[in-house]
Amino acid sequence: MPFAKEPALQPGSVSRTAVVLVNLGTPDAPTPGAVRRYLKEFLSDPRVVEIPKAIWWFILNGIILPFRSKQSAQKYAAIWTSDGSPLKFHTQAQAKLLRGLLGERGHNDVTVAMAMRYGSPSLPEVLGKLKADGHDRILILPAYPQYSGTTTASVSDAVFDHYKKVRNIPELRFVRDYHDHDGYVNALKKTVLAHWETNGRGEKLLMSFHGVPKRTIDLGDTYQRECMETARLLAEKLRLNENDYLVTFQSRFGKAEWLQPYTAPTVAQLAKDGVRKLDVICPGFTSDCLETLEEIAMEVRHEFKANGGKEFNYIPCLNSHPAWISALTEVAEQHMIGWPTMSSMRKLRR
Ligand SMILES: C=CC1=C(C)c2cc3[nH]c(cc4nc(cc5[nH]c(cc1n2)c(C)c5CCC(=O)O)C(CCC(=O)O)=C4C)c(C)c3C=C
Ligand SMILES: [Fe+2]
Ligand SMILES: [Fe+2]
Repeated sequence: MPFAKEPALQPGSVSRTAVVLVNLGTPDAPTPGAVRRYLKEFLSDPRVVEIPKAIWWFILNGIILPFRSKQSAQKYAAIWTSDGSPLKFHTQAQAKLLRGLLGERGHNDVTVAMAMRYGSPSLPEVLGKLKADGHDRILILPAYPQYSGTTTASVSDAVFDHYKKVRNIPELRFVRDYHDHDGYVNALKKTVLAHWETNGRGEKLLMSFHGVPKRTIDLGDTYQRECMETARLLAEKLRLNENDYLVTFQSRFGKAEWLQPYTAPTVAQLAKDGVRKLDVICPGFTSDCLETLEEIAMEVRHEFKANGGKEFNYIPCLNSHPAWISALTEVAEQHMIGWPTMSSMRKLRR
């Protein structure tokens, strides 16, 4: 395997630390072509779809990409803004605010970058640039509070695949999950309370997490357990009793069984059972995106109303909420312990 020649160390060059906030990724445009490129990269990841490669190649290229790219592009068009894809601009804003707050808290010598697992800016592009700029300590911070092999481990794959080609790798740390981090759950609580303050309280609070195939959980993925724990902690902070809230799973893909109960049929049933005002939060998504703005706030809302529901209140994701930026900062700080993050701690590179 070819390993690139390392750049010569400049006299007096210092050790530099970077945090890379990594989110899933999104198409470059809400068009069938751009969505197809994005879906091809995403759905070709064996962490995401665990079907034998040769069989999946035919299904993906012969059926899924030709049909889904067009269908999904229309959905993306419905949520696209003048700043582009919500997932991307929220993650960009979070990275910038995280840099600011780390600086305010004294960690003024930390670079914060944003990268996407699929699409752009890609992890190889971002990690390559950080290395060229002299960073030799890297903290990878996935934007997923709950661990799953399908998301978190896929970020780890991409990071290590990149460094497989690098001669001098940096010191690396990786945040696995923060599903029970007090700052994160507290930030969720604040968004719910603020929402209730403005809109009044619904009859129930539905917490909808992205689903994964049931088989993934049967094979030992800790995702479901972490989602249930986040939900329990949030309910506890909000002083909800068992009848006040429900946990469901959305975004089912394909025909196999995914984690249940599914969000859309549950919401339809609630409306049929007489619930008229429903609050919905998606605690596992740290940025609003297609799955929250289109699937929940449009499709599932429609389902609720079509079945007799009156008021469907979608509670936005954490996005740039100050309590969330503060929680992200704490998570980063906790994982950088012992690293020279302040200019007063600057060291010459080894
Ligand atoms: C095919 C299987 C999929 C698995 C497994 C999966 C897991 C998973 N995904 C997220 C977060 C997001 N997914 C998003 C979009 C999205 N997800 C899938 C499929 C799987 N996800 C597809 C095909 C798509 C694309 C849209 C579509 O065509 O339906 C997004 C939004 C991206 C955006 O651009 O806004 C997020 C975020 C998690 C957290 C997760 C497992 C825990
Ligand atoms: Fe997904
Ligand atoms: Fe979806």
